[in-house]
Amino acid sequence: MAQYSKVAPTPLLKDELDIVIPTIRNLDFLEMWRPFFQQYHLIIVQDGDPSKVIKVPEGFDYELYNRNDINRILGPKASCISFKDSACRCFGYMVSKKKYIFTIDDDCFVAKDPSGKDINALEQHIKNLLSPSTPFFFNTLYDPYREGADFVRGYPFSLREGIPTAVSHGLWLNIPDYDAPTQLVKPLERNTRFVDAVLTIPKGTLFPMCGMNLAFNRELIGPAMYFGLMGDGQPIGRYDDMWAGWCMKVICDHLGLGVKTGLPYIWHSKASNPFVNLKKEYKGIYWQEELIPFFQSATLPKDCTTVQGCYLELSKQVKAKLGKDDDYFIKLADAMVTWVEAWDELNPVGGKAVEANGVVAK
Ligand SMILES: O=c1ccn([C@@H]2O[C@H](COP(=O)(O)OP(=O)(O)O[C@H]3O[C@@H](CO)[C@H](O)[C@H]3O)[C@@H](O)[C@H]2O)c(=O)[nH]1
Ligand SMILES: [Mn+2]
Repeated sequence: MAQYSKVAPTPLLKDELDIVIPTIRNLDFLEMWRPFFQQYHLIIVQDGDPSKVIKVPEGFDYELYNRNDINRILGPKASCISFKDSACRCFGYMVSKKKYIFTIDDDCFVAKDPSGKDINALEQHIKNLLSPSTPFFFNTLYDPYREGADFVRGYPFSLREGIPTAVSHGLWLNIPDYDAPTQLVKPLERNTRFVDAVLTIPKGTLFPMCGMNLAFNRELIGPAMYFGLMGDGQPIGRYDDMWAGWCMKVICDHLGLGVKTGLPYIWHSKASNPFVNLKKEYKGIYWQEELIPFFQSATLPKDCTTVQGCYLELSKQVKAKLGKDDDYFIKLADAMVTWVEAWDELNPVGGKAVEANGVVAK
């Protein structure tokens, strides 16, 4: 009689991936994700009042950082980490020691596919990240590396190897990630459309990156995943992930790294207040008409061969070209430099660990 192993398979990248969650509330939402997340390490970035106690369900392996921790670990460089905005999540990317990151909001739950099966969003992101991207030539049958698909006739064989995938951008059923004006005009609209596809975003094309269901290869693109200066004391909010996505895509195009969007879906449960969102977003809605042409025309010199080098060059261009539009971009450009300095301090190339108390090992 064949013996079948009763031991559950080890989850993919179990010890190579951290799950980063920005939060201002108790993390009961993890109960629904337990089957998919329990074997992974969580990095919880607690925003807002550090004296508030965030309850984490039993059985999860996690580290939690509040504002006091961020200030203690980064010192004056903590000024680059946003306060009272989900942008704080990027601190989790910086302190992680893993190769991969998956970040998810605490109002995102397990969605079901059309067959009614629970979607393991983390597993799909990992598949997306572990298979190549094809940004140089569009494959009309979508992801050619997927089971049951391939490159179609006329696709150059010289391009079929693809390039490494740096970012996997997932989508959302139920509450779509609309901006405030759209939310106000269509308050009852829900996304019920499950599109069974993963696409590589073509080279030279920007996109609106949403941070609520996102994964990336930290070793390939981590230093570019800065979520900017948002929230408390800043003139703008809810453009953290957009800023990061524009900077990241310019750098990925320059360095030959791929970005995918599509599966997996999560179930986004909470519509935030459109009026509050409008107050946070309105400058971004106006500025993005300038910002997007800036990023579309941004070029990086050939001698920018590292993510940090590209990012510092981009910060110079932000200061020079956008600084004249508003002083905020001068502050943001400086914060981009601080972010890279802090990243390199916590992630020295020599690979020396950063002690749990944040002190860089000698
Ligand atoms: O001050 C804050 C507010 C919230 N958070 C945490 O961030 C995420 C997202 O918060 P929420 O789901 O309330 O907001 P949404 O409008 O749905 O978020 C969308 O806009 C983007 C904001 O940049 C976000 O990525 C999208 O999902 C939750 O985990 C909150 O707990 C916070 O840390 N600080
Ligand atoms: Mn939300």
